[in-house]
Amino acid sequence: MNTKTLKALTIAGSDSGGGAGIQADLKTFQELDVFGMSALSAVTAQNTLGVNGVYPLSTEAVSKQIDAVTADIGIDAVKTGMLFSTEIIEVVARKVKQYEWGNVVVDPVMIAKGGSRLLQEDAVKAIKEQLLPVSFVITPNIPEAEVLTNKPIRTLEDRKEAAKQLYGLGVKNVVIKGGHDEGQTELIDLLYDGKEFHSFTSKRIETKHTHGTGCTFSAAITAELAKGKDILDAVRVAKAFIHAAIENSLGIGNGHGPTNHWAYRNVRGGDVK
Ligand SMILES: Nc1ncnc2c1ncn2[C@@H]1O[C@H](COP(=O)(O)OP(=O)(O)O)[C@@H](O)[C@H]1O
Ligand SMILES: Cc1ncc(COP(=O)(O)O)c(N)n1
Repeated sequence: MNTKTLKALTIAGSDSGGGAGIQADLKTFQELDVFGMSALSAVTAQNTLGVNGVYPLSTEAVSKQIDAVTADIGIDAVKTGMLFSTEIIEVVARKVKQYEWGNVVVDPVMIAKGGSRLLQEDAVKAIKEQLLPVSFVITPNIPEAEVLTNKPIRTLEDRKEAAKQLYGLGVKNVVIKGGHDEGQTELIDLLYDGKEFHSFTSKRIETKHTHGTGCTFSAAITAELAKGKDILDAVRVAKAFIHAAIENSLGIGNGHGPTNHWAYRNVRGGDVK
């Protein structure tokens, strides 16, 4: 019995609606038996219909939150979500190196599903040049992978090329998520570990309640890495976790509702090959 309490830190934005951001991350960590902590990058006034306001925190606030957690508690894995600006990305990259974090999961949040910008356009460069070289895995959705590689992604072959290109920026593993593959009845998340590709396939669930799916997915990867799982097993659990969360969504709000972060505990394993 592993008596050590495993701990994960999320460095991301607050989603007042509770479905994405640090709220999704902390709920997911908890469901996977990992003690969750958070360093906020920004506060958003948000619900299932969209984002009504974005209020970034100062670099000092981000830096001090990270230091406070690391100095006293320590972490076994960390994820980044919404980071908003070049300045905040630079702080985070500096902390990764200062604390010699190994299990760093970068979810390159750029645009909320409602269309609001959560990352300034000029900050993409900092993700590529400063954060990726010191990260363990990046988990872009298809539009984010297109921005990061500056190439359109239409086919599975395009996705493989994009994964290789992102790997070339220094990150150890790349997961290109398939949720935005419109019109497909099967969704494929593609993992590239520098040597080979692994596909995680599931049926597309017909629902509009997919708010925070990427946050939840990357938080599940983070929690599993905190437990010492390898990337393959971490992604496998995350895929099952998010599938259960979407399949059993709660129908909250009048727009894109959140997923069900406690579904996985009842349907462990999920419908994933
Ligand atoms: N309608 C859906 N049915 C089943 N799985 C989905 C659906 N939408 C997204 N997913 C899964 O949720 C995870 C997050 O993917 P995606 O929605 O593309 O991320 P993001 O929220 O960053 O846009 C992936 O594992 C993806 O396959
Ligand atoms: C604070 C915050 N972080 C991330 C997302 C992305 O979630 P989604 O892609 O489901 O809109 C969000 N909407 N809000």
